[in-house]
Amino acid sequence: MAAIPFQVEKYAAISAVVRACALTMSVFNRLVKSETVTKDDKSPVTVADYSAQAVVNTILAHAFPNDPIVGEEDASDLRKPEGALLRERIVELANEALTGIVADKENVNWGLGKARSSHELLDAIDRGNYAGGPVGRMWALDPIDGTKGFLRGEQYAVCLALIVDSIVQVGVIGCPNLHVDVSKPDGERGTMFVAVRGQGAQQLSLSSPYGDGIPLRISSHSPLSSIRFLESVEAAHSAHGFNARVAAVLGTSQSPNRMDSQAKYCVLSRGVEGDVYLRMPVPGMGYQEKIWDHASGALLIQEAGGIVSDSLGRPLNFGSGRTLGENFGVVATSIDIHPKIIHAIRQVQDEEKIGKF
Ligand SMILES: Nc1ncnc2c1ncn2[C@@H]1O[C@H](COP(=O)(O)O)[C@@H](OP(=O)(O)O)[C@H]1O
Ligand SMILES: [Mg+2]
Ligand SMILES: [Mg+2]
Ligand SMILES: [Mg+2]
Repeated sequence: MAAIPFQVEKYAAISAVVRACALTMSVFNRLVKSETVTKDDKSPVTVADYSAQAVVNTILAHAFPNDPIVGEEDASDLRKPEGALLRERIVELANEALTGIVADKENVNWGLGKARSSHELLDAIDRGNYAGGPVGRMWALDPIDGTKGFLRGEQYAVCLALIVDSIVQVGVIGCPNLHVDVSKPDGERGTMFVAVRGQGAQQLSLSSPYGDGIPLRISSHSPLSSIRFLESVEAAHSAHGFNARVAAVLGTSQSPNRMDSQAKYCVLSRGVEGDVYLRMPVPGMGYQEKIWDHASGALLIQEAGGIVSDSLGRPLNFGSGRTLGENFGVVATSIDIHPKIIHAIRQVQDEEKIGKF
């Protein structure tokens, strides 16, 4: 029997994401102020982000020693003398996750069960320093996407994707705070989303992350007057005003569904909680989107029957380095709505140019 493509990668990614999610959940309840620091770009990073990256990269390095990793965090601040306290805490947390007992897929060995030295764990974090590029295999990792949501006790996601020759082949997203049942927003939390190119997309739960799961299907048709936008909570991360103008052009009366992280892609793929994820750059920021903020989510949407492009309708290019430097904005939605969104974006841009806003 022919082997199923990317099955080992899928199980390794699930195993890594499940462990990282458990780590972040246990840290949240114990996090103290000194365990969060501000990076040079003024964004927050916590002991949970660092230790989750150490855990995922340790598992990937064992399973696929030749695969490079594009990970968000790096250990340079932790190697400084003033990083000693954070470093100790990260070593403790990462080792708890690497040696703790979590049900894995049978008959696999991800090199777990033994504690690592501080040196090994900092090196594991720095395995994420790969520059990316168009050719070959690489993993894209966001150990905590939506760190601001994590700190608020709201949505965040652990996101891991395998990219081969610029194309995302496997995408796994763990959302510890996302409800499992769309009809019960206050019900059980802890969801897992898994997509493999050509094999579909499934939702599973963090407590039972293997098996068939629930097949995901993006909402296929909503009248334009009732479509609902998904957007960032943070106004500095995506232009809320622009989205409102696109919504007005389309004539929708629904207020946007704001949430942090790639949980937006996840709820979009479930087809009920939103119809379009639109992320336009905030003018003047000069920010370039990072591949780890979109790789897993983009595959999830494609495998759920949707489409992901930039605001000009061009495919996202995951092979141009650590950023989506060749793209402008991100639009994820169903295939039937997509052309209408791109058209409405152009109309709003044209109106902006002639000074209507
Ligand atoms: N000026 C900016 N414009 C767009 N995205 C930004 C940004 N500054 C930071 N981000 C990214 O926005 C991500 C969170 O997205 P969202 O607002 O949808 O939750 C952050 O991920 P991290 O939280 O992993 O750092 C970060 O990579
Ligand atoms: Mg960050
Ligand atoms: Mg992120
Ligand atoms: Mg992050």
